[in-house]
Amino acid sequence: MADEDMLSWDESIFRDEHVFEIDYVPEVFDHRDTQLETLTHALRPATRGARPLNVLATGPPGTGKTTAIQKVFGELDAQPGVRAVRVNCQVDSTRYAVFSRIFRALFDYEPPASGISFKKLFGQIAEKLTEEETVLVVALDDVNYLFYENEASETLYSLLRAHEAHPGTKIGVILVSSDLDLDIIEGLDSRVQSVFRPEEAYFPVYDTSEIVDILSNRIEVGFRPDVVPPDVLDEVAARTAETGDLRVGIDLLRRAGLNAEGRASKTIEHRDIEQTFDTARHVHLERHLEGLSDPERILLTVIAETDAEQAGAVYETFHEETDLGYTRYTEIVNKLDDLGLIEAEYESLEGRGRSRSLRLAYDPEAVLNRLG
Ligand SMILES: Nc1ncnc2c1ncn2[C@@H]1O[C@H](COP(=O)(O)OP(=O)(O)OP(=O)(O)O)[C@@H](O)[C@H]1O
Repeated sequence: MADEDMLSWDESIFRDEHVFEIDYVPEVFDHRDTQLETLTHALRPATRGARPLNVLATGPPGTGKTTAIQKVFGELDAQPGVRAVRVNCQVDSTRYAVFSRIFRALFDYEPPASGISFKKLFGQIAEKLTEEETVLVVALDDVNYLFYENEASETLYSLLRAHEAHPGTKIGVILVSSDLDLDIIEGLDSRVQSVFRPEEAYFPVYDTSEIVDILSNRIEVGFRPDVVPPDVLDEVAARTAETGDLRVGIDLLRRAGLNAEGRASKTIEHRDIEQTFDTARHVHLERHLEGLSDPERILLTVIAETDAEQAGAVYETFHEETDLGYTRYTEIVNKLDDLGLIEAEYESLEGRGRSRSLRLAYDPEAVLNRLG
């Protein structure tokens, strides 16, 4: 390589590496006009002091649902008489946790730690809203986690019927789910279904030309000029389109960039993509693993380490390591299955009734490395 093609120690190919990080909210947000319109149309009444319409936003992972909420909420929260709060249900996966999060957003301090009842917590929130004549809009992002924990109906019931227990409160709810196998409405109790008739916003996967467009923009703010040649961008876009998850493309660009920098190269080449794709395509796996509790991680580890034929031994080992019983074990199996981390299928064992075979949905090594 000629010297002028080499990076010196104090040079970087990045202009702003932060734009490739998970929590970055992009300035430019194209190709989501219809979805943004549905959201603003539904939420507009809040700016007039009226209860907004509820919305159900669905679509596969990495299709811009969270970003759309962040964009709309940024504007809405700045309006007088409106508070817009996004709750990440992967982190806050019970009704109590969701309301604690709302409390924190409204009061700017933590709810009393010493076990205040849900009723009290809710009462304080409602009182503040009515006293200040504020309309509250809550987005339950990744609401599928509330379903996995059996907390969805209770949480929604409290939010949607708040005005019955606390007259004068006006609350709108946006549910966001990326689990397309989960029928949100069907999964709710009938007493919740009867009050939840949401507007719907669907987020389809981006096609390759949209991906090129969105990634070009990220490249422009994130890298110095000419770091990503057009044919390399095309390859990144094609690989992203294969997974359907824009996050993979963004992560791939960052990793390939670091890889190129490691070679002191001023440009990203095909080999950088080749060498980092395997890690980048697992961003989704990584995200799921981050949200797991200790017993869930232990069970997943046991499954990853056990041959499929010895499925019977899985519970034994799990029980030895956690001291948890069969009911909790079954709940965790169901959750890991819902998350797409394992495939749990019934199979009949001759003479011994039915048993469940548990298979990892990913390469065991990829899972074990990340569970560390
Ligand atoms: N239209 C877009 N323009 C620019 N960046 C986008 C666009 N859509 C998505 N992104 C980026 O892609 C990544 C994933 O988007 P986001 O988190 O909004 O997806 P999601 O549908 O909420 O995913 P999940 O269902 O997995 O939570 C983010 O880094 C986001 O900045």
